[in-house]
Amino acid sequence: MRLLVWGAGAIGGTIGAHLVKAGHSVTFVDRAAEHVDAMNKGGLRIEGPITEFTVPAVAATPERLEGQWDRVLLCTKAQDTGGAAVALAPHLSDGGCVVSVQNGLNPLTLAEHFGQERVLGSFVNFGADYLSPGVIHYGGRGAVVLGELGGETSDRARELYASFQQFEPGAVLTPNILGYLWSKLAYGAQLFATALTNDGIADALARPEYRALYSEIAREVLRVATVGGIRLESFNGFDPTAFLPGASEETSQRSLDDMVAFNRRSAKTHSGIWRDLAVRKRRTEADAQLGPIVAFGERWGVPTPLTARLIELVHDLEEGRRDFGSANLDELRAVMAVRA
Ligand SMILES: NC(=O)C1=CN([C@@H]2O[C@H](COP(=O)(O)OP(=O)(O)OC[C@H]3O[C@@H](n4cnc5c(N)ncnc54)[C@H](OP(=O)(O)O)[C@@H]3O)[C@@H](O)[C@H]2O)C=CC1
Ligand SMILES: CC(C)(CO)C(=O)C(=O)O
Repeated sequence: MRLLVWGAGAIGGTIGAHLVKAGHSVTFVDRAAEHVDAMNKGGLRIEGPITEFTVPAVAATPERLEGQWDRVLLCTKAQDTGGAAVALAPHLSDGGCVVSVQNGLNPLTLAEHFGQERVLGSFVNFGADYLSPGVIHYGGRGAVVLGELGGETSDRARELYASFQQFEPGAVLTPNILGYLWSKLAYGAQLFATALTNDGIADALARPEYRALYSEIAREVLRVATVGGIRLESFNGFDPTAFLPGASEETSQRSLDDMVAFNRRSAKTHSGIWRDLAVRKRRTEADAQLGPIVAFGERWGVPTPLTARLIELVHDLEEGRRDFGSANLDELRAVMAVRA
C-alpha cells in the first residue's frame, strides 16, 4: 500500500517504520525539520524492548511535500489536527481517506474538514516516545483498533486493517470506533491526573489513597458518553462497566489493578502527557482531549466538574504556576468532596 503518515513522532513513527519494514511505500511528513532531515539521511530507527531496527525513510516537511495519496494516517497531537487537516488537504486524492490515529475525538474534527465518508478512526494504546531526530522508542504493545465512523466493514477498512495487523498482530477491526475513543477519553482523563505527579502510570494508579479519585474521573467521563448514546468498549485492563452506575467497588478496583499490571509491563513508564510537561516542556492535549468532554457534558446536561478542574490544574503545570506532586491530586479530590 502507498501511505502518507502525517506526524512522524512516537505513534506515526512506530507504525510507519513497521509498515516500511513490511514492504509498504510510506512517506513521512513532519513539521520538525531536524527529524525530517535525520530520517532522510539515516533512516527511521525504532528502539526498545520489543524490537530494534532501522528502515530507510522518505520524509518531508509539509511545505516541501509533493503529490497525492489515497491513504493518509494522521498522527499529530490532537491540538494540531485542524492545522494538519488544512495542510494535508491538497495531498489527499479525490477518492482518498484520512485515518485519525490519535487520542481524542479527532475523527469528528476531520469529518468537518473532509466529510465523514472520507474519514476513519483508529484507537491505539501502545506506548511510544520520540527520543531524538530519527529515533523512536517503542516501549510497550497495546490495543490497535480501526474502524469506519459509520461502522461498516468497507474494502478500504479491510485493506488498512490488514496493514495494521503487520504492525500489531492483535489489531481489531471494529464497527464501534467511537466507543473505543470514548473509553480511551476516560482512561486518558485518568492519565492526565497521573501526570499531575511525577509517579509513573502504574505507581500512580496503584496508590490506594487516590483510587476513589481515579474511579470517579472515569465515571464522570463515561456518564457523558452514556447519556450521549455511546456504547463503550474495554481494552488493556480498562473495563468501562467497572465505572458505570451500579458497578461494585470490587469491580472498579479490579479494573484499576488490571491497568496497573498492563502498565507495569511497558517500558514507557510515564504518559505522553507527563512527558510533554516534564521532558518536552510543551503544552499538552488537555484542551483538545478533555475540552470536548466538558463541551459534550454541557450539551447533554451532564456536569463535569472534575474534568474542568483537571484542565485548570494541567494548565497551571504547563504555565509554571505549580509543581508536580500529590498536593495537586488532593486539590482535584476536593472537587469530589464538594459534589458528595
Ligand atoms: N505516544 C504514545 O504512546 C501514545 C500517543 N497517543 C496519541 O497519539 C497522538 C500522537 O501522539 P505522539 O505520536 O505521542 O506525538 P508526537 O509529538 O511524538 O508526534 C507528533 C508529531 O507530529 C508533528 N506535527 C504536529 N503538527 C504537525 C503538522 N501540522 N504537520 C506536520 N507535523 C506535525 C509534531 O511536531 P512537533 O514536535 O513540532 O509538534 C511531532 O513530530 C496523540 O493524540 C497522542 O495522545 C495514543 C496512544 C499512545
Ligand atoms: C500511556 C499511553 C501509551 C496509554 O497507555 C498513552 O496513551 C499516552 O501516553 O498518552
